[in-house]
Amino acid sequence: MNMLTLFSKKAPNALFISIIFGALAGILYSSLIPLVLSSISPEDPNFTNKIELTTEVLSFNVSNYKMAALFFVTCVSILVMRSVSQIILVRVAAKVGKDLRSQFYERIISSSLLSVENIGSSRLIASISTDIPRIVSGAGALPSILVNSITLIGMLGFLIFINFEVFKLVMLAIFVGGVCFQLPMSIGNKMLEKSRETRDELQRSIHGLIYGFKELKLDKKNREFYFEKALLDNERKILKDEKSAYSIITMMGIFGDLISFFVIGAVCFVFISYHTISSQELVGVIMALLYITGPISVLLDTIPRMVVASISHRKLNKLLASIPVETDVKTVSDTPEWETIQLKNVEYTYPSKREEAGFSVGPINITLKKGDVTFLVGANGSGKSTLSKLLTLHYLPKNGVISFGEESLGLNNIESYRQKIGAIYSDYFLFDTFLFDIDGERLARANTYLKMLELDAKVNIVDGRFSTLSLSDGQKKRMALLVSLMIDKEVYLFDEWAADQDPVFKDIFYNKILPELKAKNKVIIVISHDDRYFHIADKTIVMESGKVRAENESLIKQLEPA
Ligand SMILES: Nc1ncnc2c1ncn2[C@@H]1O[C@H](COP(=O)(O)OP(=O)(O)OP(=O)(O)O)[C@@H](O)[C@H]1O
Repeated sequence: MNMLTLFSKKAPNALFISIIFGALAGILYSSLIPLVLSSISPEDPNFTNKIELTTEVLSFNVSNYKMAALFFVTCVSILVMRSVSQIILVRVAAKVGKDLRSQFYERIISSSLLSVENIGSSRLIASISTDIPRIVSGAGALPSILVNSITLIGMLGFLIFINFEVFKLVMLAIFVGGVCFQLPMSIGNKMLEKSRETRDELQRSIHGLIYGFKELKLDKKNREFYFEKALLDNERKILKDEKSAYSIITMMGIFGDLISFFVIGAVCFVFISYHTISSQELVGVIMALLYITGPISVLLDTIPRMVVASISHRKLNKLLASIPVETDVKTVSDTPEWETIQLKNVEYTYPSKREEAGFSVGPINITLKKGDVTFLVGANGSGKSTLSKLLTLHYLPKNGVISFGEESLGLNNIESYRQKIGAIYSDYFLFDTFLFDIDGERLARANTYLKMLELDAKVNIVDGRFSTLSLSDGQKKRMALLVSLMIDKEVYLFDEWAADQDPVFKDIFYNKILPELKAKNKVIIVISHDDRYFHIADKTIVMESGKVRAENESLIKQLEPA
């Protein structure tokens, strides 16, 4: 039902047309048997005459040509209506797939960094690559379900018409069969749900297999351990659950196929002992029961697909609900001129995980000025990167205020202030293309930086793309620096940018690029362990256990070369 709601929201008109055509096809399907029976009824006194009265059509002798024409038109109509219904729904399903993926991308983009970090890439990728295709595939089964349900209803109607007592027997069989079908099926569904959960785990392990390939390759024991524990264990769990689930589902499918035959047997061998039924009625009943075997079996075959699809749909909805939209204010507005970023009693705590309290920074009181180079220093794990994510507005303070000039930061203006910030994080990502148009002036600037950072022999810029990203780690980081310098921002943050650079590039960074940005009156925040360059800082903030241990302007003086 959820799936139907999803479709009716996305394309109500198309779904309506598909349902109407599917329903008409179902009605026509269920009229085929009564049509045949009424034209060949041997008890009809005119039956022999009808057979004898043949008409030549396309050099074939056709008896009872009116009925034949009606039968033919009905078959062609079924073909047309089923095709229209199915094609419309397949197209809607493809659109629903695209829309679901777009909604997913949109939700990720508009959520906060913390939500994405907490959920993790594996779960997100598993949902995009597993759940959405399953939903689309389940949706493709809807027309079949519709046509076959209506055919089944039509045939049951036909049974009422032939013999009400037989109809009651069939309904009783459907009810008992339904209960016997549903109980094992719900166990099968539970197993499928469990296997879907394990797939998230497996996705994480596959991620490790690919990204930890170098490490795994080096050590046979580690590799075998990982292969056994992380990959095969999860594969085995999935196999166990899916084997049991699909066995139950298949068995139930076969059971469903046979329900009609149980009823046929019951009618032929038992029912006739208690009720009078003419041979013509009996033929009609048996034909109708044989005929509904098809729809019942299609319905039972498509149910597992629908079950898998609705499990995925639930999973997707749950995941989407766990990625809250960060703010509804998506427009970027002009902000008042500002000179300083001020943090007043700013505190931030990561959500606690498994009984373990989250790491906290703060309360922090600092002021960063335009035209100043501020170094953020401190031991590993002291909270420098966490503070940098507060300063670059990825994390919002739990307490305290961040203000740009006179304006305090909130969800209403966070999007506007983020536009002013450029950053290279320690776990930066380098896109293989500029995410903005490259005009002549920008291309000239890019080429100047390529030369300055000694990348011009390796990389060209063609149509806004980099000719290659097969670069060393240091070269990639220099490319990231180039990209960040191409857009004019008011705040720049560099998280350990120089850590793995040759001395010559460290020198360019600290003695050329930072002074250039300073001359352009930018706020410059540099997380660094390069104490040889501390003297270029206007301000040094020393972090320790999430707190500012010292905010030391005189450090510059002490470290300045005599
Ligand atoms: N996404 C996160 N969720 C929960 N805790 C986190 C997260 N990121 C970092 N932490 C915790 O915050 C603490 C500080 O980490 P942070 O990265 O800010 O330190 P750092 O000073 O930048 O260290 P380093 O010099 O090693 O980069 C760590 O103890 C870490 O466990």
